[in-house]
Amino acid sequence: MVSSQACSDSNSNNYQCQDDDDDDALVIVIMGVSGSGKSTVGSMLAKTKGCSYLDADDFHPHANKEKMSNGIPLSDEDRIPWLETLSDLLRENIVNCKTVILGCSALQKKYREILRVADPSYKSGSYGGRVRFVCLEAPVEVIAARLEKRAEEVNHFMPAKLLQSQLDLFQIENAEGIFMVDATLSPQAIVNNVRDLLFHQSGK
Ligand SMILES: Nc1ncnc2c1ncn2[C@@H]1O[C@H](COP(=O)(O)OP(=O)(O)OP(=O)(O)O)[C@@H](O)[C@H]1O
Ligand SMILES: O=C(O)[C@H](O)[C@@H](O)[C@H](O)[C@H](O)CO
Repeated sequence: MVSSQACSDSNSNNYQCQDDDDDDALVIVIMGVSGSGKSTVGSMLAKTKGCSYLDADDFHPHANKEKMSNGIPLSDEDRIPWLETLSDLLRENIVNCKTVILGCSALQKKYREILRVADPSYKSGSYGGRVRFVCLEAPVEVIAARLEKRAEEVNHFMPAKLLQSQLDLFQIENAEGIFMVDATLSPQAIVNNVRDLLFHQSGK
């Protein structure tokens, strides 16, 4: 359950994002297909901003990870409870005035909607709320090469062969106001771009 502590609670010294105003807690979701660089960029961005990084992969039930490691794409039935858990967690951060970065595939609008409702004041269809999305975009060849290389270097449950299923599912609408970022750049350049897009524009 989520507490309803007000953001203006002067007794709270739990703010994790040192350069945030307490009224400005944001959730930045770094999204994209497997291998686009969500964990790499998300964790670096969180360090730069001095706030927490959550990796959606850490919240998958064992059964989901086992399915993916066996080369079977997740279904809606697998994803929805997982996204709802993430949404509860994001809401907890928002009501406690904590800015947080989440790395999560969020491949479809209906999945992103579950994350957006973490913002207690979100109204369906209004996309300027506290939950913002940054999509890491790169050509399929670049991502496939990264996944192959990762598989050689580390033991990751997500096999490169599931990339096509992720691309098949991936769907974005202009009206959603998602920030599209060139994910072929170096991780540091991507972090700088995201920071400029999301934080400097709003004077933070
Ligand atoms: N900008 C980049 N340039 C070059 N290599 C990168 C870049 N970003 C990530 N990588 C590398 O690509 C691989 C995939 O990156 P990462 O694990 O961050 O992606 P991901 O989107 O979190 O993947 P998944 O969804 O499967 O967990 C890693 O080996 C990482 O080191
Ligand atoms: O929605 C999904 O299919 C999952 O989130 C996957 O994207 C994996 O969790 C991730 O890519 C593996 O690291």
